[in-house]
Amino acid sequence: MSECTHDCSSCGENCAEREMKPEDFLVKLSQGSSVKKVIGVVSGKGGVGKSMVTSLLAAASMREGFKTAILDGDITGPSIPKAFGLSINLVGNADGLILPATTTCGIDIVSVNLMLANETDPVIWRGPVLGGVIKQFWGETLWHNVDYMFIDMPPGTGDVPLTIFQSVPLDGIVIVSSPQELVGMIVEKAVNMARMMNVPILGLVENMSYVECPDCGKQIKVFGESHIDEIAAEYAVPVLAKIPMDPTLAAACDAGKIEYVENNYMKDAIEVLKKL
Ligand SMILES: Nc1ncnc2c1ncn2[C@@H]1O[C@H](COP(=O)(O)OP(=O)(O)OP(=O)(O)O)[C@@H](O)[C@H]1O
Repeated sequence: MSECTHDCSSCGENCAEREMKPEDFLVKLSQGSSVKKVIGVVSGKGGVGKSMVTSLLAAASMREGFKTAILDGDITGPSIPKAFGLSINLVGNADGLILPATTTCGIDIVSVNLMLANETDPVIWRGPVLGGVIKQFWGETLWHNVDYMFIDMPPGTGDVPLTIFQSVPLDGIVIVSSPQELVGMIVEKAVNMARMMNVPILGLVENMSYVECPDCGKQIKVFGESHIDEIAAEYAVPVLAKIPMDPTLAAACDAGKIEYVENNYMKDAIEVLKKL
């Protein structure tokens, strides 16, 4: 290792890590695990429906006959178990590996919310602990023959998303946004982060694009005109879906039945995933 050139007493950098190549950060899967493709679902900020999109992608993948899993990486705001009606505690096997919880339709899920005594307990851990949990979820879980794993990433470009980008061999990311957000530079940050980390961007999903009038079917643009097509063209990435504000989705999430909602919202996204 070459010598550092700065005053280490006032520096937060880890000199050993500076010498490492990107592949040195990757965490290996546990023995007996197999995950063919890993897709991160990211958003520039919270509340745009990233967990909803993760759930819809997973449900669509499962319906296509693929063995599907979700790693809930949104450790401090996990909402995946509730959407799938899971509340049981995760257990380990004799080798100390975490066994994912499985939904009634067969999607394997790990989430901090399946480890807390009460699902309303707050997770008040510091960055390195959060990063450690992500690495365990990836490398110390028995992932059995998974075709597609979707990772619900924490919003933004902070410590935990960075840990996921570095530790997990992502095959691509899907960026979720809302019409309002797309006019800002928040999507640009997510795009730039993925590019800096050399992870392919599979496409953009605009959530809460419009509301469909239940009487005449007209699309009402509650948040104004969409700019997603322009932004997708600017970054040369496809638009995978424009999802309306759909009360049946919100109700299904609240009832823990999101995997049962019949919809075609992720049709194009699944075709992109099949080509990975
Ligand atoms: N298209 C939609 N139609 C109806 N309700 C939606 C839609 N998308 C999301 N919601 C609802 O909006 C709320 C926020 O969505 P979600 O939890 O997916 O956002 P998020 O981006 O993952 O948030 P955070 O980053 O804070 O975890 C949830 O109650 C969800 O059920």
